[in-house]
Formats: sequence, structure tokens, C-alpha cells
Amino acid sequence: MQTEKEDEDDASPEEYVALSSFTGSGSDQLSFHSGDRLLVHAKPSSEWWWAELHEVIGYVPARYLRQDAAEDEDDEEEEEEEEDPWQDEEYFGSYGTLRLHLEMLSDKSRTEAYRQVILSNSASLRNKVVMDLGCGTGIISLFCAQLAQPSVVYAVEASSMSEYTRQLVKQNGCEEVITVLQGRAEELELPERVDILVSEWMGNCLLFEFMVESVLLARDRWLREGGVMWPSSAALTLVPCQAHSYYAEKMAFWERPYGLDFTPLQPLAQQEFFTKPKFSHLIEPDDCLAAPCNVICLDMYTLQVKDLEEIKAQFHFCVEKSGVFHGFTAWFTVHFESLETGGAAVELNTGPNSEPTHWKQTLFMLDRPVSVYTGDSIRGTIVLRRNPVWRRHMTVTMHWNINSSTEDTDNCQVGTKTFPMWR
Ligand SMILES: N=C(N)NCC[C@H]1O[C@@H](n2cnc3c(N)ncnc32)[C@H](O)[C@@H]1O
Repeated sequence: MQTEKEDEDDASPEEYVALSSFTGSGSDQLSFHSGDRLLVHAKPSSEWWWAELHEVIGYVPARYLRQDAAEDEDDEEEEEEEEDPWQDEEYFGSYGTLRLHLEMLSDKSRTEAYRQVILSNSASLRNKVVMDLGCGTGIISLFCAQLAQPSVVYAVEASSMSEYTRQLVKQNGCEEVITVLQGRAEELELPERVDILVSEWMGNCLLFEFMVESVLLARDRWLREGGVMWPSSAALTLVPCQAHSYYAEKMAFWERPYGLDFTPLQPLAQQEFFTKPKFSHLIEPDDCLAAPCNVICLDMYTLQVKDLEEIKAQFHFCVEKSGVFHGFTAWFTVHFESLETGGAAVELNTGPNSEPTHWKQTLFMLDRPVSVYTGDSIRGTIVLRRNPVWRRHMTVTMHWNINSSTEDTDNCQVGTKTFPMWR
């Protein structure tokens, strides 16, 4: 009697299309290019399949492949939607309405930080050429024209908001200085290179949306030799934390609602509430179980687009107070170097010890909380893997080891979890 797998092996191979190129590592992984048609012979796991290309066989990452849907009109629309890995229509559509711009403009910490950058560099901005990448309503460009005397600011905005940005520039008498350009910054033609490339590109967990790719492409194409990037650097900070109220609200709730035992729903709750990261989480400083650590530091002058595919970092936390290890919380800080040598940098810190921002922090809940004690160590790695198909998405994988310091228990608890953001 054939096992299910043997059945599968005998099944005729299925044809799949590669949505993105993949370079295999190790002898048993098969490399391929975007558009290649592979024959999938077996699917031993959900993540790795056994496939063939030009008579060569090997393991391929399943998430890179899509079954070639039979051409029919119903799928045509879906196919078109699928063809855009940047989902630009939806993405720039969302920035064509006021909701997100109101949220960003209402974020005083964020907006005042950019204003402070312009104000504290106003003298050095005189006669400079500036690009404001992804200017939205144009607030940063308007700060430049209002607080300094640059020779020109190219306010670049891909969404339909740019029509209103033009009106705001006119309404505030800044047409002499600000030129609004609609389009993707990396595709635009400018009459000249720029001295300063300023952008507010940070997404949740720093990189979500991957607008940073556009900033790097624009840097390589339009920033003059010796020009300045604002932000100049970015850091992702991580900390092991307690999250008692969130855990109580989503998980403990099912223990005794109205005197009844609803615990059979807890696996569902874990799947529904703890599989993805929680954006806009507000962590209390007291929830931190250890000193936060800058796990990833990005230099905006040297960072390359290819570096964004996979960013890996190690961490080692020493538990400073006993408590419950519910998960990890992440946030970011960006720095704006001064245009004057030796001048003070401006910092925008989205962590729990700073004024809250609209990003707040990002909470990664473990499947099971673990009691930890002062002196325990939590070592591990964080890996940010960009989605090879959906280019604005990524996964965050945490591996951790908990080493207890108390002699009587030499327990070393190991864990790993991958969080999709969002695909
Ligand atoms: N997470 C953020 N800071 N998002 C801000 C995104 C703002 O920049 C705009 N934007 C994003 N990418 C681009 C791009 N490549 N070119 C021009 N505008 C862009 C977007 O329409 C919105 O107004």
C-alpha cells in the first residue's frame, strides 16, 4: 500500500512559474530565474519542494513559485493584480487620500523632528538643491522654503496627492523654491543632481513598505558626490518584554468567560492573534525585561538594495528583572547628521522612552509565555527576510535560547518563530 508521499511522488509533475529569481545554496538546492517553468515532482514540506529545471533536480523555495493558472477571463483581473509585486495601485491609492497624511502630520514627534533638522541646518541649506522623496502633502519641502533659503526643492510624490501638494505650495507662496513632481522618484528625470536627499520613508518595524529601496535608487541616481542623506542612518532596536494586558485580552480571556471554560478556543486565539506581529503596540518601559539592544544599524550612504533581501543579527539579553517573557518588541531610531562639521545630529526615536509616534512599537508574541528570572540570558538571532514576490512585505524570524542562571535548573529553553508582515 503506497504511503501518501509515495502517491504524491508517482503523481505526474506539475508545472509552476518562477515569480522571482533564486540562487540556491548547497548542492541540493536548484537555482532558477524569474519566469522559468519548473516541474514540481514532490512537496515534502510547505516551504521546500522537489523540482526539475532543464533536467536538473533540486529543492526550491515554494513561496517563489506560482502554478500557471489556466487563462480565463475571470482570472485575468486577478492575474493583473498579481502581476504587480509592488501593489502600487493599492499602495499609492492609499496615499492619495488624507487618512494616512493626517496620521503622519498629526504625529508631532515625527513632524517636529524633521522641522528641527531643517531649522538647525537652515544656514547651510542656503542655495542648496534638495529632493524631498515621497513628500506627501509637502510638509518637509514647505519647512525648507519657510525656514531656510535653498535654491530649489524637488518635492517628489507618486500618489495623486501631488496635485494638492502643488496647491499647498502655491497657497503658502513657495512656488519660487518648490517644484512638485508627480511620479516614482526612481523613475523621474531631474534637471540636476541634488545636494540633500531628505525623505520620511520609515515603515512599521523600520522596513515595512520597503520604500527604503526607492530612497537608495534615488540616492544612487540623483545624490551628488558628497551629498547628504536625511536620515543619515537608521537603527532597529529589540527587547524581550512582558505583555500582560495583551496576553490577558487575547488569550487568558478564554479561560473563564462568564464562568464557562472556553479554553478549546485558545489554539484558535494563538493562530489569529499571535501569528502576525502587532503593529502600533505601546510598550511600557517597565515591560522591558532587559536593556534594549540596537540589533540592526543601516548606513544610508553604503546600504545597497540587495542588502535588503535578508538582514540577520544576533542578540544577547541579560534579564534584569524576573517576569514573564511574552515576546519581543521592536522599534527604530533614525539620525540626521548636521550639514556643519561637528554640528549636533537630530534624532527621531520611536521607542518607549520617547514621545509616542504614530508608528508606536511592534510586538512579536511567542506562542507560549516563559517565566524568566534576573540573571537569565536570552540569546538568539533575528532575521528579516524580504518577500521575493510581494516586494513591500517581509517575514521576521526569531530564534532564542533562554539560559537560566539558577544552579538548580540547568534548563535551556530554545524557541523559534517566523512572523509574516504580512505575506
Ligand atoms: N512609511 C512612510 N513613511 N510612508 C510615506 C510614503 C509617502 O511617500 C510616497 N512614496 C512612496 N514611495 C515613493 C516613490 N518611490 N516615489 C515617490 N513617492 C513615493 C507615498 O505616496 C507617500 O506619500
